[in-house]
Amino acid sequence: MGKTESFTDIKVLVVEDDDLLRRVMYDRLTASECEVMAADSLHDAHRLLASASFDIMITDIRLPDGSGLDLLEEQREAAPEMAIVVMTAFADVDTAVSALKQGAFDYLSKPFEDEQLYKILRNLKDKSKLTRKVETLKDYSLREFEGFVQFDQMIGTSAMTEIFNMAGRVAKSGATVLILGESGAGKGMLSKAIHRSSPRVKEPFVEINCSAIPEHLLESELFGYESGAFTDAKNKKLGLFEVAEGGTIFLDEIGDMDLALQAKVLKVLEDREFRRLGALRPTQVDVRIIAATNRNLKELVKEGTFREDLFYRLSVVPIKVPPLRNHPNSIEPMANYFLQLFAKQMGRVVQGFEADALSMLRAYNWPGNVRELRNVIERGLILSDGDYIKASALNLDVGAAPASAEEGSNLTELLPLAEIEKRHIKRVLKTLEGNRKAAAEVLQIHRTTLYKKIEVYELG
Ligand SMILES: Nc1ncnc2c1ncn2[C@@H]1O[C@H](COP(=O)(O)OP(=O)(O)OP(=O)(O)O)[C@@H](O)[C@H]1O
Repeated sequence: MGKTESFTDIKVLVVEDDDLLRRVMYDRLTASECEVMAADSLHDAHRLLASASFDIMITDIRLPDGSGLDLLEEQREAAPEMAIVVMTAFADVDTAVSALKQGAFDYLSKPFEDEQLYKILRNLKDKSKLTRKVETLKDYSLREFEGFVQFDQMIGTSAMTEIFNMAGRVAKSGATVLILGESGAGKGMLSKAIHRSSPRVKEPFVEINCSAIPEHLLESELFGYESGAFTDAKNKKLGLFEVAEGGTIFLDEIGDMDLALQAKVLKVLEDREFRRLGALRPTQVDVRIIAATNRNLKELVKEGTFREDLFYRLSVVPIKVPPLRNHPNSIEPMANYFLQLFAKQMGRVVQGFEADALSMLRAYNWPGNVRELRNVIERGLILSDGDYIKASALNLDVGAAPASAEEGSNLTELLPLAEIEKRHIKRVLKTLEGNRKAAAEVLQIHRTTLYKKIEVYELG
């Protein structure tokens, strides 16, 4: 007898009518810390199967009241997650093969050594580790397909695997998440995916862009007010924190929130309560907060425009979504993915991109990230009618020639500074398909400055 191996907690059912073999197996398996039950007939096996569940059943073929193969067939249906091993007489290869065909996990030909039994249990342990892994992947709604990972509706190449895994793991917990990344990189999509993979999935997901709403309105949007709280407040208004009760609130661009409101958000995080405007008593809430920003919060803390305590509260789980230019290997597969997605939606059949179109996609800097890539591909498809998308249909400004040929401007033309600024803003907006937020980022000016310039230059 070799060394006893330990297989703690594996539940085994042994079905064997030979008393000696049944005893020996029972003893060996018990010594290996398995939880063992033993039956000497089909009838007995059925009784035990009805009263408990097993990880593995090891059954003889020839039993006094029937065949182990029938038991195999029936239990493959009744308990598909239970592994079934059949014991055959020495050299009965045909029966062993037909058992495997019927879905047996393995077979043992009698007489067998302990090592053969241990090997099967080892394989079973590895398999259950694998299934557990698949289940957790399923849990996180993380899927792998054709070289992609998919998390909810987001796709990514290997560069995103770690981010998706982290998001999946954190989804299950109630932890606050801070998503960092440039505009269009997928922060909003990721926050929704986290919500949808979380136990709060059936509860509301509420999002608000903290920079898009004037500060004085943001407070009442988030926290609501009592009737009479101020002149216009005729009726009580529920804040988004209450609307999101039980679910998730996504605070986009939290870096742009003013300090007084930051203090209120901190209170929700710390005490799970807030006060409506004009309310005497606080309101309790159970809401998960996911915040996002494309700004450097640490810098804002240093500048004194972002609360340090809130920063630390929010950064329990920071997830950084990289800009597309930092994972250029994703450009081509993502472009192909979007191409096929839109082609399907439009009922078209396309093969792919022409070689220079691909080089153009690779060479471009993607300031608007995945959002821009998606838009460019959609437009490219609309503008092409052949099997392959041409470079001209992509209309990308690769190489960023500062004064482009459009509008007749060129570098030798002596233009007023304001005119150059106007044309440049126009070009950036056009490239980013009017996305002002992304344009402000590319131009490295504040969004309100951009709005003013759009107005002054009449570009709106
Ligand atoms: N990984 C991805 N898979 C599929 N589509 C994506 C992915 N990332 C971004 N997108 C596309 O880009 C769009 C913009 O993404 P999202 O709104 O999440 O970006 P964001 O980082 O929140 O940008 P913003 O800060 O401007 O709101 C999405 O609607 C989606 O179409």
